[in-house]
Amino acid sequence: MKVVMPETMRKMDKLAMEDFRVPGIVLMENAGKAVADAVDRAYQKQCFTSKKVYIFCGKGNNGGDGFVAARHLKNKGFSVEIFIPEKKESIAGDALINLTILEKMNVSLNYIFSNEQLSRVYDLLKKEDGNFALIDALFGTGLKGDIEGRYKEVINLINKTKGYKVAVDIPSGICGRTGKVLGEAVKADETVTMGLLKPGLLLYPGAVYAGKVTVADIGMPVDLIEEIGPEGILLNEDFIKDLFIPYPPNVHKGFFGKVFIIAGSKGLTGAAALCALAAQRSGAGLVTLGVPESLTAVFEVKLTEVMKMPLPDHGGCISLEALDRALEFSQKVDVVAVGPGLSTNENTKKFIREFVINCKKPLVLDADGINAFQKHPDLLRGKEGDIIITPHSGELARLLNTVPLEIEENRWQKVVEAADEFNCTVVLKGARTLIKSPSSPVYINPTGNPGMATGGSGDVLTGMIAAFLARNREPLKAACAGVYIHGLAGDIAREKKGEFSLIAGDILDNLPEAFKRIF
Ligand SMILES: NC(=O)C1=CN([C@@H]2O[C@H](COP(=O)(O)OP(=O)(O)OC[C@H]3O[C@@H](n4cnc5c(N)ncnc54)[C@H](O)[C@@H]3O)[C@@H](O)[C@H]2O)[C@H](O)CC1
Ligand SMILES: [K+]
Repeated sequence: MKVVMPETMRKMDKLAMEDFRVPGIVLMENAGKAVADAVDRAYQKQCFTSKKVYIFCGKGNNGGDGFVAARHLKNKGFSVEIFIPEKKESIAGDALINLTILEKMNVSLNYIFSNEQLSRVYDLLKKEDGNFALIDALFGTGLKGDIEGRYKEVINLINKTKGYKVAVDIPSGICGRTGKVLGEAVKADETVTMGLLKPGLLLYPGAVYAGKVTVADIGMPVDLIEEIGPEGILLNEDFIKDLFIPYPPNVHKGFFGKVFIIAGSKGLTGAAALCALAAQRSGAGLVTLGVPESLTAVFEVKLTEVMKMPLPDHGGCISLEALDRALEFSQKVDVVAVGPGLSTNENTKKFIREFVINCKKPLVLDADGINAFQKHPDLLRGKEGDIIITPHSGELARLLNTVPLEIEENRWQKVVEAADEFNCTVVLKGARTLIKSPSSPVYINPTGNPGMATGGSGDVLTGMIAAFLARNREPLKAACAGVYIHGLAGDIAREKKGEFSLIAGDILDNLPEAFKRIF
């Protein structure tokens, strides 16, 4: 499903009107009708039972959508009351036409400015004890800068009030680009967004403020929707299914690809084992785990199906002496994954850098495989060939020489920046993992849950992505499939065990179930 920046949606509105001659008021009619239908559906589902609707309208077209919704709701037998924190003179164009219709229909219109008026509104709503719907049509894609002053008071009032809340296009105060709260924002139960999804409805905290999101068809010409190069794509099951080509019944294990995983150190053998088993469970034909020589016995006990390649180590950490053996073996496989549990030992980091620079095969870099480049981002930048990096915000911050908060607050922008800068596929892990390769849109993953924020979860993901890459040789697709199915397995694990106790092994254990659900 396509995801566009608010400014792109505005451009599309303009093109629909200018090039396709769809009158703006027609788009507004469809938008407002979609909101009224959503409110009616909520009433049918008994989200509220009183047939009362309070609508807060701003002075722009978002408010105009609210006016249209009011008319349709009144026609459906709802009692409708409107609050406008503006002077009537500031309302113009299509919004004014729809406001005028409401005047003729004797809909109650209240222009609210003073604190006394505001508190009267609050008292009125409080009396209803939440048994009504409230529509937020204050700001949509036209919001600029922070919400301040009177609007801040109004949004506070809305949030203090109970009631079933429906936001028009985007909750007022949420940045459509980033999902950030701009000063103050409406917490909605659902959002009816116009035409296409916007990033701010999918990224946190915006996703929480938006509640359940539905996309309304506002009559935008299909040619326009097909033509538009979206900034993002929301992953779904159909998209993932398409990434796996069917195979013949007489298939051999070479068809599914060979994966070499370089992982593990003293105290971190679990990371390596999780990664290798995840690759195996994700359909890799052959998995070989390169491990510190001194720990081989541990892995022989831990892992049955996975082959081991002992590599020279110092004190349980793979050392630079392992370079030739590892490089030589890499020639025999399709994909190499480097990172889980390798440690931040200086000598190991040197090994990692030398290996990555000289390896001729597609690579998946995770954890310490990424950390090794913290002070040498130029080496990663200059590396040719297919690379997927799978950082969380801390790892990406180290690589981009910034702080994790900067990444967390600008996840979309930062994944774009990293894919460009390192000319590789970047998987920025976290709530709503984002995936991007240099020339692609940003892919947004809807699966997964907070229970998956647990040690070893990322190691499982790395193994999965490596297995898919060995199979389809397409980094972006492998990364998308890995992230989506990893999240799905985590969601299935949560169904069975709850979020609280979820551990990485549960994600691994539920991979078969996740694959069964998809295929
Ligand atoms: N034909 C169309 O374009 C359609 C648009 N739809 C809906 O319209 C909104 C976008 O409408 P627009 O008038 O451009 O902007 P807003 O209604 O979001 O509000 C802008 C309004 O508010 C003022 N403003 C901006 N920032 C602030 C602020 N921080 N504090 C106070 N005031 C602010 C600004 O000056 C404007 O006057 C879109 O989201 C859809 O809901 C329809 O869907 C149909 C097609
Ligand atoms: K809104």
